[in-house]
Amino acid sequence: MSLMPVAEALERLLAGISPLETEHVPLERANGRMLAEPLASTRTQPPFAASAMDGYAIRSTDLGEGRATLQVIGDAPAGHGYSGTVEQGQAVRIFTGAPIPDGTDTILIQENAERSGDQVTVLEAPVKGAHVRPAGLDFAKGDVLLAPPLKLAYRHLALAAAMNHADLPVIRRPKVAILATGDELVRPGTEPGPDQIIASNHAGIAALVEDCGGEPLDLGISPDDSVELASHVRRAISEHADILVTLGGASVGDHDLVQEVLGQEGMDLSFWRIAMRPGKPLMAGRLGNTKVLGLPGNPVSSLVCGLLFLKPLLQAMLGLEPQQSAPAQAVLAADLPANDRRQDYVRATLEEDADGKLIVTPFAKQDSSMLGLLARSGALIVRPPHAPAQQAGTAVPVLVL
Ligand SMILES: Nc1nc2c(c(=O)[nH]1)N[C@H]1C(S)=C(S)[C@@H](COP(=O)(O)OP(=O)(O)OC[C@H]3O[C@@H](n4cnc5c(N)ncnc54)[C@H](O)[C@@H]3O)O[C@H]1N2
Ligand code: MOO
Repeated sequence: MSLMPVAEALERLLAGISPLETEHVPLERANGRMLAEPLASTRTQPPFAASAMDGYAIRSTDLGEGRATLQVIGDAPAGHGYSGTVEQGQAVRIFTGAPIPDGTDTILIQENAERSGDQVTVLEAPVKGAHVRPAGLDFAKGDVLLAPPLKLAYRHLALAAAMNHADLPVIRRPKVAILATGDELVRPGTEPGPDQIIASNHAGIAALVEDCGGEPLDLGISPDDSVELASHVRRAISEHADILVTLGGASVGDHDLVQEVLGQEGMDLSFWRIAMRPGKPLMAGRLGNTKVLGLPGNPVSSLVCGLLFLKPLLQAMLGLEPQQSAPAQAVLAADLPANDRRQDYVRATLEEDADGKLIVTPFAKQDSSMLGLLARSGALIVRPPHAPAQQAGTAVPVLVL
């Protein structure tokens, strides 16, 4: 049986995938979304020269030798500029954010002033232009300040607001229908029958989809029955899912019906069976406009395949350069035997030694049903096909989880 190399499978999966269409969402719902278009400012900020301090707006030419005393002719709080012109020997009481009155060019902070009635005496002369924010200090109208690829975060949203964009163009979140299969499965929180277990893969894959910027759609659990399975698959299509993820039923057993049913529904198979461990029975195809990714049922296989294949697929649909997380280098703390023909993703703990070096310790057991070990893992050691035996102390590539 020939198995496809991981890199080739990934390349096939991502071929021809382009970013989804643009939609507009209100600023308050744009956190974490991918910006779809360059965003130019609709205004200049600050729109006027503004005071950066509370104090007095003065004319620097009034500051000569010795202490100047000026006449305070008005007030300029933020939002209410002083409308007149300040002449020689005059000053305006001003507050942070207020426009600099005509005729003035400098702010005397109130700590360096002594006020007496409508007179103010300069105790410590400021330099010309002190504490004045010129118009456009932050940005000017027309400046393109945010551009794709960009995942919008709090800093970008504050800037978009300052640019006066109430709605933002973002890439539509890929809708990912997730369908678990298997007579043995029941939902978390329910009581399994004597031969049943709790379906766990769904929860993990849905969270991964959310982390990657997608929108999970729960299609529930289909029993191992062709008719039921087909009706669940049709629901994914009628919901216009961008991706249908099936969980389990991908292998060769008599009850592994997923590929057969998808075929009957018209799926164009791209590949099945990968030279990797865990995750050998991974399958991919296309059903109309919906990409299909068949993840193996074993929980660790499901999640590792999700990380290695579903994540880059979502990234590509969101306009990000799809890249598998770049491996880091870590030092093995235990010997590893020679690898066979499947690329291995070995569950391992990860620590830093006193010198800041990463130390990776593989778990002795690597069964792909053991979610407890995956949850305690800090990394996956990546072992290429036919990697020779490696001894403790050797540097190996790891995917940090
Ligand atoms: N004769 C062979 N048997 C198997 C092969 C093979 O090549 N020849 N491959 C093995 C490998 S590798 C894997 S991985 C599994 C995957 O098989 P399926 O994708 O068909 O998965 P199932 O048989 O449906 O389930 C496997 C295992 O995982 C449990 N499971 C399934 N779905 C869930 C879920 N949503 N949450 C939690 N656990 C789930 C299921 O109960 C089974 O224990 O096949 C091997 N067999
Ligand atoms: O590949 Mo299976 O995923 O080894 O358990």
